[in-house]
Amino acid sequence: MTAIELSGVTKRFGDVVALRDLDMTVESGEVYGFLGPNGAGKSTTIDVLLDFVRPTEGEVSVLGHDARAESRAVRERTGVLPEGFDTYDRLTAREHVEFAVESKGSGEDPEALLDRVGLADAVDRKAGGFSKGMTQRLALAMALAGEPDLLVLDEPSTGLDPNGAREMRTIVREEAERGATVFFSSHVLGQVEAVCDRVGILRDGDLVAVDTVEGLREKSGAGTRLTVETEGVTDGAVEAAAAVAGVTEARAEGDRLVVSYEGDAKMEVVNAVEDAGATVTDFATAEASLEDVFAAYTEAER
Ligand SMILES: Nc1ncnc2c1ncn2[C@@H]1O[C@H](COP(=O)(O)OP(=O)(O)OP(=O)(O)O)[C@@H](O)[C@H]1O
Repeated sequence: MTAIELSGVTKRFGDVVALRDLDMTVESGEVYGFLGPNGAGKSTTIDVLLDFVRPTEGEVSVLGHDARAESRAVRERTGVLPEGFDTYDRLTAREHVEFAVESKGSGEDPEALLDRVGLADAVDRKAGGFSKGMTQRLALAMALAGEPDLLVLDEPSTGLDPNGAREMRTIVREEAERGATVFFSSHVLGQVEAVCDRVGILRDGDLVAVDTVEGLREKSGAGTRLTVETEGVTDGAVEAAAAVAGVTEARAEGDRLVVSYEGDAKMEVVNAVEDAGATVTDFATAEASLEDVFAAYTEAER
């Protein structure tokens, strides 16, 4: 079954086109990472799924329901961790989760949910005194109430320390193993690598790529990164490196020349740099980082 399906969804806010004829499918049981730089349209997409925002055009179906006509049915089966979640300062963590459990009619023990997100020691503390990471953990406990079929997590790692981020990933995987679909947004590809079955990259309201992280890495053209140490990078050396076949990007960082390339261009680049008059003192290659892959999809000219 399909958990989420958007077809031809456009959302305009006045002159701003937040989503542009967007088609997207998330299969049931899938962990889908939804990525994009600030302003790409991630939150708008989530708002459309939950019927907080109505699309200007297009169809949206969530868990087999029309997102607009049957939004109540969608929300009953969906756990949401909203971006910038605000606590009720005078209520305790337990009271927050009790509220979520009641609204789902699921009757779980709030303490068990709080234990799961690492807040066992703070069950009866007022949420007003919580740190950012604790607030985020509390929001996750609330989203988990009622064993939802779909978890929508908007930037779930915000404010979490490395342990918290790892625990978040564990919970995401556990939820997927239980059969839930997990849809979460992030602007950092590295955060989604360990947990996502597939990643969709949004840019200016367009889905520019959908694939596994490995597939994205292969297709991005970010390729291999070569760092050439010189005694002084000249403009001519940058141009010469950029002109070598297979090179996708060449730039100077101080005395260092950083070159991204596909295939087997390494020695040709080094030779071209030397021929251009720069003295090469060392060079090294590394596989493209996830940041490079993300940049390749979201920053390259179109
Ligand atoms: N209520 C609104 N009124 C006007 N413009 C809006 C509104 N909501 C979103 N936008 C615009 O739509 C575009 C997409 O915004 P959106 O918040 O969906 O991006 P995002 O990918 O979630 O960004 P971020 O990573 O910064 O949260 C932006 O240009 C934004 O300014």
